[in-house]
Amino acid sequence: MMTAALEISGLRKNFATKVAVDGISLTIPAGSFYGVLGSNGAGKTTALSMAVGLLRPDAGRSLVFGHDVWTDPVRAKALIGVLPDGLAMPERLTGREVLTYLGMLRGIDRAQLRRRVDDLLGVLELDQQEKTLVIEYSTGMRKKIGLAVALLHAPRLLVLDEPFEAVDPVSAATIRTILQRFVEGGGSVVISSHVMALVEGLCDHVAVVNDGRIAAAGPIADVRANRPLEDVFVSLVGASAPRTEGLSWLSR
Ligand SMILES: Nc1ncnc2c1ncn2[C@@H]1O[C@H](COP(=O)(O)OP(=O)(O)OP(=O)(O)O)[C@@H](O)[C@H]1O
Repeated sequence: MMTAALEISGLRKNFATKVAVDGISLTIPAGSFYGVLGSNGAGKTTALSMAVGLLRPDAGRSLVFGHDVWTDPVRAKALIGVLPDGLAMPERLTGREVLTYLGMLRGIDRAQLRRRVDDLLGVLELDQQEKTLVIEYSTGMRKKIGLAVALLHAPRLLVLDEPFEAVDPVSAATIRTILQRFVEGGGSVVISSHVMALVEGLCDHVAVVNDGRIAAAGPIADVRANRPLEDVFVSLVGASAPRTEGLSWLSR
């Protein structure tokens, strides 16, 4: 059997009395494009942060192509590219400087690094503001440079927390194409998103997280069972009718 790109089992995390992740297990098959859905506060970011070794779990483990992110972090982390939520960046560098600096830390050969940086800045259209420091970047530009950082070392698995959030439609189309080509080339991708149409159009697998647990997971066709993904999501998370009656003071 092929080794899974990502295998997480029994992940748990409490923040004081709040149970953020309550025993999440998930297998991301190699070569899959996996979407993770969930309401605000469902536990997606916490679970993904633990899965990639950015946040220490209270319990459970995470294997990247069979390598444990906590006991074998060097090998595991060489295989993953991560776009975390609220990415911390060297703020006083330009995009090119950030990529060059991080590429050198990764030990990428100088000539190869220069080519990759040129390619990434060009494709993501960050080369028009070469002199702009990251601290001056817009939210969408920060997302794009974060994605460039995740791609720089040519990983086998991408784990991207809301990669399309705040990104303009043209850049979103570019990112979609990059990710689709990455999967066609044998890579595996995990994204979290709130946009059902995007997950439905891009992903072949989906997991719905609700209240720190997996409510459903598997090939998207199985989870949908001929229903629109949005209907499945709403029924799984048990959404109630919108509560807007208290806002009568907004009406004229
Ligand atoms: N550092 C923290 N300290 C305390 N509570 C936290 C912390 N990080 C997350 N939480 C709580 O854990 C729960 C899960 O949060 P998480 O950010 O993982 O959700 P999410 O599914 O990614 O939400 P969103 O879709 O809004 O980004 C929430 O109740 C949140 O308030």
